[in-house]
Amino acid sequence: MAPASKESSVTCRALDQSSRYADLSLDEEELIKNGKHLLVAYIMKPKAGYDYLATAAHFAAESSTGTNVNVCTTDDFTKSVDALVYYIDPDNEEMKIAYPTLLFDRNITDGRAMMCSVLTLSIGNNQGMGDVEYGKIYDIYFPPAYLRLFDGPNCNVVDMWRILNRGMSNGGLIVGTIIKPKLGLQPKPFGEACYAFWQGGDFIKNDEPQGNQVFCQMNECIPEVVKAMRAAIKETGSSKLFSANITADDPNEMIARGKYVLSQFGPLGENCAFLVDGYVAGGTAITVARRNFPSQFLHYHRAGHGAITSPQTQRGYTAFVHTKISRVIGASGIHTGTMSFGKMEGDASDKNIAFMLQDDEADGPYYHQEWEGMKQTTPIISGGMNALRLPAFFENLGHSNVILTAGGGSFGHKDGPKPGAISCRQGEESWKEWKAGKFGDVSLSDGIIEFAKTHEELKGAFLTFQKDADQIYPGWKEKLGYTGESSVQAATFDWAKKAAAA
Ligand SMILES: O=C(COP(=O)(O)O)[C@H](O)[C@H](O)COP(=O)(O)O
Ligand SMILES: [Mg+2]
Repeated sequence: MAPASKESSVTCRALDQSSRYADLSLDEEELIKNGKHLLVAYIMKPKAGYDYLATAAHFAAESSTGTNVNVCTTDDFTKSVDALVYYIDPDNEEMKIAYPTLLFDRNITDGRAMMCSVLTLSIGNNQGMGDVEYGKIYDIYFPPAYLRLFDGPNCNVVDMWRILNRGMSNGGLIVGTIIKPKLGLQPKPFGEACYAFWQGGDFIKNDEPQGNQVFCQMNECIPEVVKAMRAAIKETGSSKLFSANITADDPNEMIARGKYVLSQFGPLGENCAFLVDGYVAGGTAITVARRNFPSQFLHYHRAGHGAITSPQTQRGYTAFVHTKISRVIGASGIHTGTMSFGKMEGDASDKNIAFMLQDDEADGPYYHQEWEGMKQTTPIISGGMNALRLPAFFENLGHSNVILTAGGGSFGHKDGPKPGAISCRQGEESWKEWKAGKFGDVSLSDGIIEFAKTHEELKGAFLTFQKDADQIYPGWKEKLGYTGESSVQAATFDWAKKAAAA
């Protein structure tokens, strides 16, 4: 029967499969105790006129062993791996489905699990069904026996701290940047920009689209990066890190890029992470890097994720789910946004994303997840960040054990990327000193201003990012004794040539 084209009193009927694909008597605690089901919580709304439970059951059927009609080939075993709706709350559009982990595909090479199979079922055909207005995953629970079949991270920020001689815990902020402009630098200026930032910073990444453009080919650019890294390590006495983009459609190309980059870094191999644009290239690209280069920090850039994770989208999955999945498949670090403190969409409560990525157990919106020792995936904080935005960010999160990649926040600093980098490090130092009560009983913003009075680079950030300063640090001009014009220019690029020539 054709679905009702408009609100109608008659309830439309797809095949009602709720007797098979729904069992609201199932107890979630029991399901978790038995450990044989992946649990998925959705916000789901049926199309107008469709019964909630019947639609949910159809959703579960299409997401496991069924379709929109009964088929003659179903047998008793088939029914034993049906996905089952075990909870609905139509008023809140909430639906929970228990997927037997037996449903999901396994590698023929090593018997391990694969995330693409979880996604094909839990967020596959069900994203376009005629009786479903929308369905979006808000949380996902992996039982221990299934979780351990995934790769998980092999390295993370702890490995960066070790290279930077900061110990194994609470090593603090990795001060990083992105070589800007996003595209358009040729190899030599690219190397010079790296050299200049590394005078004050720890970590540089390719921007997500940088790789092997004709005007900046990898085999001309990476040698410049290595030259800059060697010089910066020698001159500063500190180790330096780089994240090279190896994203490609073809896994063989990715492997070729990774091998080439490592051949150029030579004994500095441990100082080079691999960047993979994991949303646009997909989870397979992440696994290509994770399994072919397990010793390299696996940097997951999420460009494009907003198409489905944005609160504006009622399909797909949330940013929370997207980042949780990244830990399961082995990302060492993933961009987690700036929790409302930067330029991209986000909310202060997104700190729960960081807890889910870094702690050994954490609560999501619907499920508690035990990670059973799976290594952390380190939050990478980026997107419009600069020194001024960092103290409130750390205060919200409660620590600074994250990786910062501030592009504009470094190369936009009025005095250039070295002071830009140092100002970001001072953004952490000033927060820690305020936290320790060094400035007395003052507000966070007054404490940071107090610190800036004696630290030129942080003061330079106030003078550079004045709109942020006005918003976050009321009265900063008077308190810093600044009476100058309302905006200052970013440094011009010749500082790099001077620095490189020195
Ligand atoms: O290049 C940048 C940031 O540049 P800038 O520091 O100049 O804003 C990253 O691609 C964005 O952070 C992506 O956003 P997210 O990190 O939220 O995924
Ligand atoms: Mg970018």
